[in-house]
Amino acid sequence: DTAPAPDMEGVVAALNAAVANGAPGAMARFSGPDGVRSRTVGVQDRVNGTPMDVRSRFRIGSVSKTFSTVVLLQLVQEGRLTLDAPVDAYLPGLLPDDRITVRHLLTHRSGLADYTDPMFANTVPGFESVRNRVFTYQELVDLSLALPRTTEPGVSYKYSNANFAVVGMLIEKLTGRPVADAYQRRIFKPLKLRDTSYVHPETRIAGRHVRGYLYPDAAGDPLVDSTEQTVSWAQSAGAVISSPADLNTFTRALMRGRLLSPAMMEAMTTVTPTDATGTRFYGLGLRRYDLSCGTQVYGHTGTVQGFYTYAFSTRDGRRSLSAMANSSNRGVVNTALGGTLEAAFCGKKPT
Ligand SMILES: C[C@@H](NC(=O)[C@@H](C)NC(=O)CCCC[C@H](NC(=O)C[NH3+])C(=O)[O-])C(=O)O
Repeated sequence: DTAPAPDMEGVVAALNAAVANGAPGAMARFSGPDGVRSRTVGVQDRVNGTPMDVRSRFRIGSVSKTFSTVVLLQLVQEGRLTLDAPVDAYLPGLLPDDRITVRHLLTHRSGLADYTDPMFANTVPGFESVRNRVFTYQELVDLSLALPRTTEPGVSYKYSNANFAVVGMLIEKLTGRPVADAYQRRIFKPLKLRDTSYVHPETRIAGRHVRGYLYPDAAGDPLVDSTEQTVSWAQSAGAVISSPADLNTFTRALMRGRLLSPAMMEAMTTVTPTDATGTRFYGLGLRRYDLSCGTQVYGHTGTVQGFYTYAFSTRDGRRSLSAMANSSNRGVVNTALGGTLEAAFCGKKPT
């Protein structure tokens, strides 16, 4: 394997930078041909000072979108729906434009507005107003439809949580069961992800877990412990709980074809640019980052109150990194944490 060994000093430097920029703690777990390397810095509980523990569970935010996509693409493989059919064929009357297809949802090209933008315009009041609320998928879709569309269907990439609220509705309509059952039967159980769960609308994280801290918008205001919440504002767009090891297992298994057929993996990893940098792309519920050493990594990022997550793997599934910092609404922390990818997958910079 010509892959460079992970630069674990570089990973630690990125974790330290996340903490130096305001996260109480951070951690990363790399799994590769030479085994597993884990690093933790800081604390998972800033009140009792419990050190960050790589075995701990946390909220993975939008990494949940990749789990939801796997379930929906398995349903496509089973002939239950087709990617280029209008959503209207399966959820008649839900959306006001029957040109919006299933594929548009998974590629964020539907034009459905992201209701979290107004919902969290004022970060802490917005969070406090929803942290114990339970929404139906229909209510989330209605919040989106109350806002102007962001693009004609299929024309451009416009990230929106609304797309994955509709994905959750599709899964429940086609399986006749709660989305939690599909995650459990199709992913958590087969891959033995013992630290991974979908417990919406339960607000607690069971077992050993990280506490998350939300930065207020106003400098100097106190951090908010945002650990307990329903995440009902996100559900199939962001409510999965997992751990570093389980995220390594999930991204590796996905890339190795344990969950979807080669043809479906080809579809999932067919990407379009999400920005002008030429290094950030989106496929079907999946991000691709092109790193400075030429390595392309596939996975997803996550932002939920109190938690930043990165979960990526190489296309051959031989190398995987998961990283988490327990703070949010703090862009410099998220950027610092992202530095773990270059260190882990590109190795030590040639001096
Ligand atoms: C970006 C990320 N998306 C996600 O993980 C989804 C589930 N999260 C969001 O859309 C952010 C909601 C607000 C977070 C809050 N921010 C604010 O409230 C800002 N006013 C916070 O930072 O905790 C992804 O796809 O990679």
